[in-house]
Amino acid sequence: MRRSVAVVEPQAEELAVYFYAILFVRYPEVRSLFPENMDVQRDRLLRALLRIVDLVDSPEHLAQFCARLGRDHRKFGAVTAHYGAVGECLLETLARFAGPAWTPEIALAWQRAYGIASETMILAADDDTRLRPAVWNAQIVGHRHLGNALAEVTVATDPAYPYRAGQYVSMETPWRPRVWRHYSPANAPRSDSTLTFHVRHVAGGHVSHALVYRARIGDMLRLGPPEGDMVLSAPSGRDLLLAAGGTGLAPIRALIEQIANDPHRLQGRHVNLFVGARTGNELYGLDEMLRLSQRHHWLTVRAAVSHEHIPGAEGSLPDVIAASGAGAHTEAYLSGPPGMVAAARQVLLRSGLPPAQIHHDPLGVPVLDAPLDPGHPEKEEDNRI
Ligand SMILES: NC(=O)C1=CN([C@@H]2O[C@H](COP(=O)(O)OP(=O)(O)OC[C@H]3O[C@@H](n4cnc5c(N)ncnc54)[C@H](O)[C@@H]3O)[C@@H](O)[C@H]2O)C=CC1
Repeated sequence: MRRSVAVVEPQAEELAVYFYAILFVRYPEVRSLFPENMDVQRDRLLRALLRIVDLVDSPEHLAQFCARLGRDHRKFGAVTAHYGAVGECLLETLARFAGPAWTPEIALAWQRAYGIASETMILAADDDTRLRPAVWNAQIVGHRHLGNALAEVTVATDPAYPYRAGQYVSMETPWRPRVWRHYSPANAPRSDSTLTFHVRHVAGGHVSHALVYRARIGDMLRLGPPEGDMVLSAPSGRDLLLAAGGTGLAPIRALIEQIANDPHRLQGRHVNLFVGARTGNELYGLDEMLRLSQRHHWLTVRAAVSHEHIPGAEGSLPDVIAASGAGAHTEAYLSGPPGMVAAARQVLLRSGLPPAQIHHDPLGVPVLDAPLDPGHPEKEEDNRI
């Protein structure tokens, strides 16, 4: 399998175009499961295949990856019959692009691997059906512009949306059907089934543009199940370091709200919050956090502004964290642009923090890049309802 992937990898783009073309011609009913614009989708096909090939000698991890993929596909409307159609078109595409490298042994190995992967996805999706809905309908009940292309969007879900502070959510809007984006709720779970998101319009981002400038109270969104492990761990005696870059403040704010609702769970530990932005103007949410720190002695807040001279708050978030001298006796939670999270992670590793004490969401496409946990292959079940 690795040999054949090495042959087809340089032709990834043509391979994906061919695969989706024959899939949609032979099984036109499958087309409506995919977004109108297939560019991003095509890129993901080979990445998923590469991950499967990477894990093929590690059945436990392969099963974990495929189970997650299967559960994730429920919200797209994937059903058992689709897996056979995809398998047929995939193997035919691989054979075509591998050329003479496609031997009967390789064909058999792929057939087996696809069989195991699809069976695992189908079973995981079936199990999940018994536990929770594929999607939650969410009506916008609040919409507020915060300046700097940022909006606070509050939705009410039916049924109530079960999640833990620090997790993230995939969201589909009526303006870009079948295009899903991830956002982290900015609040700890509430009793009234509402969730609040902070959305910044990113250049060229159609979904974020619609959510910031087009969304109105009453509009309906759809949410996929909660994901992510950036939740508060059991008290360990270690102080907490929370770092938030830009709208990365959302899940960090949710964690702080959870602690403020029940400060006893801190058991005397301190919370050091770092809030970063490019300019002072963009430091949204800082005032609220400073007010909280005046009320709660367990919270210290520091700002880091990277592109403007502000005395006492100057510097990139990773540099300010480095200068703060966080020791190995810290539990860190990082949220923000992937470059910032990666740089802050390096700073903390260099200062002696073990990787297990650094928490953040996957830096790429969550379902493809989520870390696999060797010790707890079923850990994600903790997040189920
Ligand atoms: N759970 C999570 O991890 C969440 C992540 N995000 C992500 O956070 C980002 C927020 O975007 P904006 O508000 O526009 O933030 P931004 O682009 O204004 O950046 C915020 C902060 O990160 C720093 N930064 C950016 N790139 C960096 C790099 N390569 N190295 C070191 N520092 C860097 C900036 O200096 C600034 O302090 C988005 O990429 C969004 O996807 C948002 C919400 C939750």
